[in-house]
Amino acid sequence: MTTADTPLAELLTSRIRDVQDYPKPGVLFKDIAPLLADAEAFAALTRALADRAAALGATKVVGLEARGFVLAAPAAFAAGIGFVPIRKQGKLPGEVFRRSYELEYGSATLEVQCDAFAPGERVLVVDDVLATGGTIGASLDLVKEAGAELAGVVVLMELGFLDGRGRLTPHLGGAPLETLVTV
Ligand SMILES: O=P(O)(O)OC[C@H]1O[C@H](OP(=O)(O)OP(=O)(O)O)[C@H](O)[C@@H]1O
Ligand SMILES: Nc1ncnc2[nH]cnc12
Repeated sequence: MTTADTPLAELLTSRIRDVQDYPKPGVLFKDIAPLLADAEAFAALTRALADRAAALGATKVVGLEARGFVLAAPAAFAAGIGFVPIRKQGKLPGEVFRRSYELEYGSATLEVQCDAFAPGERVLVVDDVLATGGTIGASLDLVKEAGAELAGVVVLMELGFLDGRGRLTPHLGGAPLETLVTV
């Protein structure tokens, strides 16, 4: 079942494509390429993310490589604040904080630059999919380690049956987790 109880959720849901058995047998992959290719849907998503950044008083939007970058960077621009990347291992120069984690179809390591945030910064973390919660959980730990305050997390799509939300609770420290579409 998909929750599409608002015009925005309905629009976004209609532009996400299901791909069975990708990248591994048994995984139902949620492909956001059609949404990104649709100017109306992409603009509506960007506005929704930027509105949340403003409402939460964020001073930076953090995007998670790779699909999270595509959503977070325009949202930061639209909100008039800066963007910070959390990247897969070995892509960022200088001193980094590092966390390894499991995701729905593998494992990975994420990094953030140690000097990514000035003192007192409030961060909105943005990604496309919340599946097991491994990626966002590791990212929230990195944000905290780098000294920023978590204003909130917004995810385009939550795969509710994997209970990533439950796994994220200890990483959120009371900050809100919002998802625009739940599957
Ligand atoms: O909740 P989880 O189980 O951690 O899964 C969610 C993550 O999986 C995907 O990233 P992935 O690293 O596969 O690919 P990408 O580089 O295409 O964003 C997706 O973009 C999320 O970041
Ligand atoms: N089922 C899925 N579809 C798209 N991205 C994902 N990331 C983790 N699980 C995913």
